[in-house]
Amino acid sequence: MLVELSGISKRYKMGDVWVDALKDVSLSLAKGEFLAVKGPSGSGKSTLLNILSALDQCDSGTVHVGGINIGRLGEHQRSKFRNRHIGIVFQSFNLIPVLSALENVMYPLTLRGVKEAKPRALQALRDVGLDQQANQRPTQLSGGQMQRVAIARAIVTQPDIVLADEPTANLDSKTSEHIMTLIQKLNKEQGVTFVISTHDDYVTGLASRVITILDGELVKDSQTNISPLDRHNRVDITELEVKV
Ligand SMILES: Nc1ncnc2c1ncn2[C@@H]1O[C@H](COP(=O)(O)OP(=O)(O)OP(=O)(O)O)[C@@H](O)[C@H]1O
Repeated sequence: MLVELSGISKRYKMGDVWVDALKDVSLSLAKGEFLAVKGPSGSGKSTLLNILSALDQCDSGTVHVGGINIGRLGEHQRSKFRNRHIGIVFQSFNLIPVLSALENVMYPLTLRGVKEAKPRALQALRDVGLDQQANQRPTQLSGGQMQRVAIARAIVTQPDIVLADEPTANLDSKTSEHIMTLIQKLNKEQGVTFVISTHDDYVTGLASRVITILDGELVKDSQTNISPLDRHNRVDITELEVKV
């Protein structure tokens, strides 16, 4: 398995109150999946993505990505892990305004000291249909074009997994459809593994698998079509039968 989350819990303190952002979440993800994470606002979607990308650490449980136990990594190793294994697409694009589209896409490769950064970045821009805009700055691009550049930047390092936290939240519905069709194409044709958090039924409709998080708990997984809570109950019943 590419990703193995086992018994993940995370709490945050809000004033005097503790909030359970994730409660005992376990999840396996294979290479090439297109997973949508759905759930109402505040249910724990961003927390899950932040733990997968090692931006945040869980309080209990283990996270393995590509065989690496990321909970064991120190601060420096975690940022190295992100650069090597994870691509991130943000709601608000997060492009560097003083750099051109091409330079933005080259940036993670430059950080890694890759020599052929420019041809690889140009290819990634071609993959998202934006090679004609390579020399333009983010301010000269539309929202949809900026998100395409951000996707090119996320895939250019050929990461194990691309995480996108509500990538279409700041886009109109037509542009959102274009972005999601692009993501689906990259998943199908290049085998890029995506995990996308969303409120949008259009996004969940395109995904190969949908999990639902409610109050920090994984309550539904379309791959098994059984809620993990039901699964627990079934095991209990079988154990009871064996004992009887
Ligand atoms: N850094 C933090 N400090 C305190 N509480 C936090 C922090 N991050 C998240 N939370 C709390 O954890 C819970 C889960 O938040 P999270 O952002 O993961 O939800 P979400 O499903 O991504 O929501 P949205 O769809 O609105 O982005 C919420 O109650 C939130 O207030």
